[in-house]
Amino acid sequence: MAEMNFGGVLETVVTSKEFSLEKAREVLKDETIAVLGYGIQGPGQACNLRDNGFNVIVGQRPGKTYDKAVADGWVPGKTLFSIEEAAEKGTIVCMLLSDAGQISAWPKVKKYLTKGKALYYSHGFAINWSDRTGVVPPEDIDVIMVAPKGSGTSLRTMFCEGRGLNCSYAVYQDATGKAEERTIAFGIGIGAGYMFKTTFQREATSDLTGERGSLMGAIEGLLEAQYQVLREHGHSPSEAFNETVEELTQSLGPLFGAKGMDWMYANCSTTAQRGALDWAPRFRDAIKPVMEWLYLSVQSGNEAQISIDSNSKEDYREKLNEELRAMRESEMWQAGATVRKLRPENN
Ligand SMILES: NC(=O)c1ccc[n+]([C@@H]2O[C@H](COP(=O)([O-])OP(=O)(O)OC[C@H]3O[C@@H](n4cnc5c(N)ncnc54)[C@H](O)[C@@H]3O)[C@@H](O)[C@H]2O)c1
Ligand SMILES: CC(C)(O)[C@@H](O)C(=O)O
Ligand SMILES: [Mg+2]
Ligand SMILES: [Mg+2]
Repeated sequence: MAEMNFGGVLETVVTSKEFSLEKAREVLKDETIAVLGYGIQGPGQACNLRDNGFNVIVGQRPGKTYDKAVADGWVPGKTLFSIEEAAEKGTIVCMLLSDAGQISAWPKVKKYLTKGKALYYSHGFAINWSDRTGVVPPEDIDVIMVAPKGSGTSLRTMFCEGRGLNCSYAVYQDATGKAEERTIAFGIGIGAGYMFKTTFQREATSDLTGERGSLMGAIEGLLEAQYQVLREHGHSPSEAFNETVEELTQSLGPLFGAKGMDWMYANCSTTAQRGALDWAPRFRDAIKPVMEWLYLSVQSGNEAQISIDSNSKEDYREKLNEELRAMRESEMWQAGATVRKLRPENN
């Protein structure tokens, strides 16, 4: 573990320099890792672990994602089982079902969590909101977490490209005295770029804030607002889309991703720099009260409850697909589809 300076604050991080893949393999050599759920994180983590030489099995209910597991090379009866069978066989039982699915599957899984096993999460949700999820683990097992800070799809593609997605990690319960070692070894196994330490409470709260905020909800809201204003003032869809989304994802986002915001500014005109420096605080001040509202709604458990209630409905998937379809078919994202086709690399 290394102490690193993050903008003046010292934090503990783990990289494969301090904790090598060989060491991770040694720590987990007698473990059977049972990945329950094969949605988004399940495939990323299970395939990376398998490619890194760990002993992995998958537990998935029948259906489309079970078929995807077969297509990915998991063999029914050998490395692919029902959720209950996998939970029974696993010594590290990984809850990678959807957060709502974890609630309904909990009674089935709990009975196989015998002394010394580890219950693994990629989110603080189930434990942090245990009053709402009903998840209270037995005291004689480890309860651990590695939470990739990005999509499971990125976890896999970055691994295949020889890169690593950063993750947070936490130990909620250490029954064996080896919980932290198991956690870090697991994180190295799934291909974490580096890991920073958190708690289940802090991960659950920051994660729900981030995805509702700047990572997904706020960015979509911001982009829609600017696109609408440009369109209402007579700009064409291609101009509005390019000036709102395409330039952000293709030109300026990669610049501030690579070397920070000031670097992106430094590579734009003085006209752009002056205006952006003036307008950034106005946007910050306008948005901050909504961010505060969001944080409190997450912290109170309100957002978790909304997610549990809506995700538990029978027609949840259909309704969600309908909302995503409406987004895809909106003028802005249809304009985007045409713009993407025009990228020279797509021609
Ligand atoms: N999606 C991501 O990239 C991402 C990123 C970081 C952390 N996480 C966390 O990882 C965990 C898994 O998330 P995900 O997005 O991969 O899940 P998901 O929504 O894709 O669902 C995973 C699997 O759960 C199964 N499932 C759902 N409900 C079930 C039920 N009632 N009974 C049995 N199986 C059921 C589905 O068949 C699916 O294969 C969650 O805790 C999530 O918060 C996800
Ligand atoms: C990929 C995200 C948004 O970071 C994750 O938190 C999720 O829930 O899918
Ligand atoms: Mg999340
Ligand atoms: Mg997240």
